[in-house]
Amino acid sequence: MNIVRLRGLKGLGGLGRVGGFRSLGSGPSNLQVEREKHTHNVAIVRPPPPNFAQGLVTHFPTPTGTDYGVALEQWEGYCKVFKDHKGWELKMLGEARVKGGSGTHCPDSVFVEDTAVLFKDDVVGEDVAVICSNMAEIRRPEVGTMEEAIEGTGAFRVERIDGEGELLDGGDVLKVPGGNRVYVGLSSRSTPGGVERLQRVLPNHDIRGVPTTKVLHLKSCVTALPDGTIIGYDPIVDDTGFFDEGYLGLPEEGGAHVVVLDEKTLLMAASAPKSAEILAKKGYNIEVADISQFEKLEGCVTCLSVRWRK
Ligand SMILES: NC(=O)NCCC[C@H](N)C(=O)O
Repeated sequence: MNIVRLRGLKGLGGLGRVGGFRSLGSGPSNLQVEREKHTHNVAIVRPPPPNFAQGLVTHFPTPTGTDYGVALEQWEGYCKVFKDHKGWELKMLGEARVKGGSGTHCPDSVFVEDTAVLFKDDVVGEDVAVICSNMAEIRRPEVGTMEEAIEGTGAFRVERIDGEGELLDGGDVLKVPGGNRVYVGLSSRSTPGGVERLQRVLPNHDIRGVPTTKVLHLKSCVTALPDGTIIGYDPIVDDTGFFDEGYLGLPEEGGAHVVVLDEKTLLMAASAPKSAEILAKKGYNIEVADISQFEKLEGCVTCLSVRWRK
């Protein structure tokens, strides 16, 4: 599996060990190559910036002891899970800076999930990229590099959530595997207007707003298994009875978060060993990444990548 560098990446800093980067051009022939190359699942990532420790916190206490060196190592470990898993390819975004590229780094820019959500519209056979509009102003410049990378593939119909009162963070968008149901957290970052716009741009999906008041994003408290079962950590879920697919409570907050690597394999955080054991007993292979530095800033395994499934 390759790690492919997307346009706009300025420097790799100490990240050489991730290795194998390749830059993509932007001409029409490259777009065509990208379309044809989509034979793998793609995880789009971005390394944590040097001022990562200044990331936002909303529901957690202000973190102390965030270590940038450890964060970089953990991010590399997270990337390695995709790198080593058959069928996945990594693409890395360029850095995001406030004030249109001339200011300081956007401290939360490693949490790429919040900038865009990729859908498949099976009814019309189309890949659709929804570019998000972050409620947190300091995070808004992060969107540009993601949008550019997505447009550069030439593979998506690109939609933007950009109207008055329309706010949506990718971390609030839970696509249920195996169907067209999408749950969207009505959190401090995503508004009913954002949910309504999402339904308008995805008429063949069933989009449902979910009250989300106890955590940052919907996917901070629930995600979905490959069979569609919603999993969560009860103390932080507003209404565990909300989900038609069925709900399974797990014993740790980090246990509420899975990235589906394939039908049988889940990526989970090292902070949730009991939950991992429960899911392993259900027959899943569990890949573990230690993301403790990101968890201090209200991040989880889903938020460190945007997944484009083939
Ligand atoms: N999708 C996610 O769960 N994103 C986590 C974002 C954490 C970041 N510190 C923020 O507050 O925006």
